[in-house]
Amino acid sequence: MSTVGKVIKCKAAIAWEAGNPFSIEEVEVAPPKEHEIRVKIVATGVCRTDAHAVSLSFKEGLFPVILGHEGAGIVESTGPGVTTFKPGDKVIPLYVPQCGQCKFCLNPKTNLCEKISKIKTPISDQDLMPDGTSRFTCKGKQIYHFMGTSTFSEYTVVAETSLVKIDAAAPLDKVCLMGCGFSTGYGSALNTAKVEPGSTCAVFGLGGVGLSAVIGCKAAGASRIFAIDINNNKFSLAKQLGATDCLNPQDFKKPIQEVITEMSNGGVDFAIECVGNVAVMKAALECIMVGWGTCTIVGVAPGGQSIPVSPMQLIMGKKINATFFGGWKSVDSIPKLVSDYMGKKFNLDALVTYTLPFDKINDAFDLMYEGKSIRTVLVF
Ligand SMILES: NC(=O)c1ccc[n+]([C@@H]2O[C@H](COP(=O)([O-])OP(=O)(O)OC[C@H]3O[C@@H](n4cnc5c(N)ncnc54)[C@H](O)[C@@H]3O)[C@@H](O)[C@H]2O)c1
Ligand SMILES: [Zn+2]
Ligand SMILES: [Zn+2]
Repeated sequence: MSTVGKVIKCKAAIAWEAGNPFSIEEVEVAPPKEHEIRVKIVATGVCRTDAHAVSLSFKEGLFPVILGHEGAGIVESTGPGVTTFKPGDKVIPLYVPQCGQCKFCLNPKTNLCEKISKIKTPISDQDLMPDGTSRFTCKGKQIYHFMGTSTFSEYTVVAETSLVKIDAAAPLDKVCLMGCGFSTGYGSALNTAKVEPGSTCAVFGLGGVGLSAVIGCKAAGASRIFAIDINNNKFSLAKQLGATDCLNPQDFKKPIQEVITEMSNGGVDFAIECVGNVAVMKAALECIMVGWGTCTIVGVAPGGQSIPVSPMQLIMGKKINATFFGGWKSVDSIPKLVSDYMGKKFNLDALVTYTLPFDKINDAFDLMYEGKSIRTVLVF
């Protein structure tokens, strides 16, 4: 029986409030409106940003909400006016949309898009659908969307500009990581830091994002890659993916930036922070070479915190920049990254340390909090 045009009842993980586990609930997912698409999510990764959204220290989220922004699925139905997608297409929802028409999309210097940059405080454009309403209800309550994607639901509705079609042969339980972690880390090295062949790099934080940055540094031809984490369990995979020196700051009396500066004869060419800790961001800036070193910020720090930057470091030629989704223009780039994966250009599979049924979502978060996983992929 066709579900087109009807409300679908399905399973979703709802965060009713910050600081509590998710509850698996039956939700109603309304049909897509104009220029919207309803997608059956097949697999979704769990990213630290989802944890931030329910963390008491970030305090930015709206509740109740369906989180999730690293998913892959299949188009179930399309709303009026949609011409670029059809039922059955394999797709990845995009939290960085690409409308193709705004001043950001038309400028090659940025991957922002006006569809997210207009923040209607306190509700951003991506907490609800573009018409200001939600497609999700549960127990008679309206549920917020998240980042325009809400992949912690068996069915979700996304705007046409927040979706991209990918190779029909792609394994969705792997390429879902293109929706965030892999693309962000890999692109932070290639597009934002612009790592050069023969260079020395330091990647701080070896989660899904940081290890993808290691893959990116290696792909760019870096000859030495320092990989830094306070969890030694992350080092074997980091080495497998290209790290040459794995360092745990807790093993040294000196601050880690001094250790790296000494080991690299004055500083690294590129440092990439993938933790989300302002003290680590400071260390990343301090361990780069004066004259030309670049420090790239990827981690998201709790609201209200800032990085202490001495202007003299910048005067002496150090550069600092940051990445959003690895700098990729999403619609243009994700299908190409999926093709590169299919062509075995990089080892994305190694990042998926657990694959669990969707109902185990709280276990997936625990594995992340306990530092036991790189990425857990949940499958419906
Ligand atoms: N800029 C973006 O577009 C973007 C996109 C995705 C994720 N993020 C952010 O990137 C960060 C990393 O995400 P993730 O999913 O890989 O997280 P994760 O939790 O899986 O990995 C973080 C790693 O940092 C390590 N770590 C913690 N404290 C450390 C310290 N003091 N020194 C060195 N290492 C330390 C942890 O042991 C862990 O291995 C998060 O802040 C996330 O919100 C940003
Ligand atoms: Zn993410
Ligand atoms: Zn745009």
